[in-house]
Amino acid sequence: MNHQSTVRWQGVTKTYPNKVALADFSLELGTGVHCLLGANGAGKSTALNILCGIRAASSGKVSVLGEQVRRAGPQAKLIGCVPQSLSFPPTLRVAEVVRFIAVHYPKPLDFATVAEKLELTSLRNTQCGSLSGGQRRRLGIAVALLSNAPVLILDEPLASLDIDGRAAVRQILLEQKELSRCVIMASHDYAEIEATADTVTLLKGGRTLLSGATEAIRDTLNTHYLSFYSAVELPAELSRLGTVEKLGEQKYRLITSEPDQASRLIVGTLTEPRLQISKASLEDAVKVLLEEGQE
Ligand SMILES: Nc1ncnc2c1ncn2[C@@H]1O[C@H](COP(=O)(O)OP(=O)(O)OP(=O)(O)O)[C@@H](O)[C@H]1O
Repeated sequence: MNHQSTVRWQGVTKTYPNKVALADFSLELGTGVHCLLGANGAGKSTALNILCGIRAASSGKVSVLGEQVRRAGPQAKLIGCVPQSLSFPPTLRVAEVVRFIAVHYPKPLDFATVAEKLELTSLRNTQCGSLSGGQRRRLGIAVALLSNAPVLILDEPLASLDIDGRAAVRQILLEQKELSRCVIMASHDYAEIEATADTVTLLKGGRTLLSGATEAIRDTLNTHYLSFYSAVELPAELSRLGTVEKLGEQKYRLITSEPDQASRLIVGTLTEPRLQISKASLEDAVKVLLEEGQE
């Protein structure tokens, strides 16, 4: 990516006594919505926490709009952040939390604007200790949004949210994109990622496996669904080309990253397979990639 990157990790490593959480991680992101993907423990929160200045890197550099990130450093005013675990003081009221956080930013939005987007208006006098998990998550997102900062970091923004909450977050992500903000999220919600993320970066064991535009990543992975019929037992070779699922009486689906080879096998060995081919979802494509890596 070019010099216009908003956020940059350069060779960042984070080690704990018995664990390398992030290994020589480099990534540059500009405006748009970006998603870090990966299994539990892959290093997503570690990368985001270092960017937020919540954790210090063991080595490497991180910058936001050219400003070097330091733990609890001045770059914090450039970032609105929703951490994965939300712990607001239980006796503080929602409006008090909002006021407390707003003073740390140069141009915060007012509470009414963000509360309306996240249906928090009626909760302004509620103590944080009595909020539900979903309401706490909404408050976390409201607080990040209120910063009106050029960079927004959302760690699992959809966790515990109901249908309306998810729709509200999707709308917010699209609005932030319109405002040319740089939004970085970690998520396991592939439907939401496909709907909103311009780029995805897949982590495994603290390292980057893949990174690029969401659609390009799907193309690179080349994972497809092959739906077909068979009245006889399937050739054993088919299961070596991917995962076979039985969808019904004589109906099957193969998820494969070798669609050409698998198509030839199906058409060449089965009678009237009525083969249909479609592109796999990002979730299945990533699943196949991670499974292949384990072989
Ligand atoms: N404070 C800590 N002390 C020791 N190890 C830690 C600490 N924080 C994280 N780790 C380890 O670092 C690795 C990366 O953790 P991280 O939280 O970044 O993963 P993640 O990709 O965000 O996972 P999840 O999807 O579960 O949130 C994990 O193996 C985790 O156990």
